[in-house]
Amino acid sequence: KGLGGQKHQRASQIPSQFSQGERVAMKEALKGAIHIPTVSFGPKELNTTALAEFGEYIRSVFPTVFKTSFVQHEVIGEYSHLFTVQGSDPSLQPYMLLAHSDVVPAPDEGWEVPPFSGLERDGFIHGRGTLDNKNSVMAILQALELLLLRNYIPRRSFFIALGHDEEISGHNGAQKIAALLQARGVQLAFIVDEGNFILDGFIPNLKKPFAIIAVTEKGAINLMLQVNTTPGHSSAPPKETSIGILAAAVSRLEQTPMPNMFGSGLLKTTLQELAHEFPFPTNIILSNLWLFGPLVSRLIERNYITNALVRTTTALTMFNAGVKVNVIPPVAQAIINFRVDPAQTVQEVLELVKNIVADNRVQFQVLSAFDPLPVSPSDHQALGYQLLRQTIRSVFPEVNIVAPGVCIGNTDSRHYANLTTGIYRFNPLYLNPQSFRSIHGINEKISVRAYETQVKFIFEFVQNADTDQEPVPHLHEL
Ligand SMILES: CCCCCCCC/C=C\CCCCCCCC(=O)N[C@@H](CCCCN)C(=O)O
Ligand SMILES: [Zn+2]
Ligand SMILES: [Zn+2]
Repeated sequence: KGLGGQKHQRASQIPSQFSQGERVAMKEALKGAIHIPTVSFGPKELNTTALAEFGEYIRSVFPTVFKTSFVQHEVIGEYSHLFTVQGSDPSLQPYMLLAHSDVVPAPDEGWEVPPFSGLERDGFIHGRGTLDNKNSVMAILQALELLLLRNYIPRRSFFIALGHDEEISGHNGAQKIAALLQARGVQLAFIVDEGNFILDGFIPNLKKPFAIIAVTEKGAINLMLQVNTTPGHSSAPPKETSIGILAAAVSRLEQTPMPNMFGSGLLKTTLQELAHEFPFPTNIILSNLWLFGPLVSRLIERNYITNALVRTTTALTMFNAGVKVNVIPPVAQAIINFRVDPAQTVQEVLELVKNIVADNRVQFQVLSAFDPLPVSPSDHQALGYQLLRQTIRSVFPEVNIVAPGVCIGNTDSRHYANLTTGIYRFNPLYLNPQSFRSIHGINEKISVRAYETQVKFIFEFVQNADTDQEPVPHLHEL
C-alpha cells in the first residue's frame, strides 16, 4: 500500500547519519531551548522576554537556516516564525511543518529536576517542552540545518510555521500566519503538526507499539456556569446558597458522562486495523465489532485515557465563589472544559448540558467553542498520510501498524483548515501512559536517542516529500 514507484524521486537520498559532533550539538541545542521559559500563563499573559530570547536563540544555533538564500524567514505576531523554503520545482504543491515554542506553566513542585533546567540525566533531557513541543520546533530546524549543510536543495517547496501562543489558542501566532498565507493565495498539499504518537502500553494485552496519525481532532467548549443569590449574614443561611446550587449542578455533570459514541467514528477503523496484532481471543473480538462492539466500547470507557476516544469529555477545571467567611456568597462561578467527540457538535453538547443541569437558577455562558475538525483523507491517494507512513516504516521498522485516529487535544493546525484538506497530527516519538501524563504534568522528558530519531525522521521526511508522484492506488501490499 502507499506511494507509487520511486522512479520520479530524487536519484539518491542524503543518508540520515549524523557524526558524533552533530549528535552532541543537536542535544545541546534542545537543552538550551528548554532553558528558556517561554510560558503561556493565560489568555493574554505570555513571557514575552523569553519568547524574544527564543527568537535570538534559534538564530544562533541554526545559522545555516538563517543565511541560506532560498530560505526566507519572517517574524509574525511579534514572536512566531514563518520559514519559506523555496523548492526547485514550482509544479509541486508546497506543504507545511508546524510546531509551537510556548509551553504551559511548570511550578517546581513534584519535578525530579527543575522544569526549565534542560538537564540531562540517565540518557534523558528533562524539562517542560521536551515533548510538547520544543522537541518538534528544534528537530524541524535541526533537520533543515543538517540538510542544508549537506547542500540539499528541495524540489518541493515547504513552509515551517512555529507558533508562539498555541497553548492559549494561537490567535496571534498560527491564526495570523494562516491569514497571511491565505492572503498570498497559498494552498498546501498537506500539513504535519503535533498531536499523536507511536503508542506503547495504552491497550492491555497489546505488547506491540503502533503509530496513530491523527486525521481529525476533537472540538472544545469552555463553558462558564454561574449562580447568583442574595447575599446576607451567614448566621441565618438560606436553605441553598449559590455555592451549593452550583456545586450540585457541576457534580451532576461530572456524574453524567456524555454519551458513548463508539461506532460512529474512526476508532472502530483504528481497532479493526490493530485486530490481528492481538492474541486470541482479542483478535477475534476486534475483527467482529458488528457483534462485540458493545462489549469493546464498555472496556474502552473504563480507562480514563481511552475513555476520551469514545465520548465528549467533561472536565471541571475552575471554581470560584465566596467573599468572606461569614457572608452568604452572592455569586458562584465554575468553568467546564469539554472536548467534543467528532461525532457530535458544540450545539448538541450544549443541549445535553442544559438537560443534565436542569436548574434554571444556573446561567450558562460559552467563553469559547469550536466544532471537531474535518477528517483528513488517509487513503492511498493521500500524499501527506502516505509520506508519513512511508517514513515511519523506514525509521521505525519495528512498528507494523500505522492507522488513522483522533487527536484528543487541540493543535495550532486547526487554524489552517482553509489552506488544505490534509492535516496530519503526528510526532515521531514513542509515548507510553506515563509520558502521556507528563505532558502538561510533571517530569516531562525525552530520551536523547528519541530526540535524535525525531531529527532523523524529519530529515528523511523532507527528502521523501520531494517525490513528484501522486500516491497511486494499490491492490496489494508492496
Ligand atoms: C486505540 C488508541 C489508544 C489511544 C490512546 C490515546 C493516547 C493519546 C495520545 C496522545 C494525545 C496527546 C495530545 C497532545 C496534543 C496536545 C496539544 C495541546 O496541549 N493542546 C492544548 C491547546 C490549548 C488551546 C487553548 N484552548 C489543549 O488541547 O489543551
Ligand atoms: Zn502542544
Ligand atoms: Zn500543550
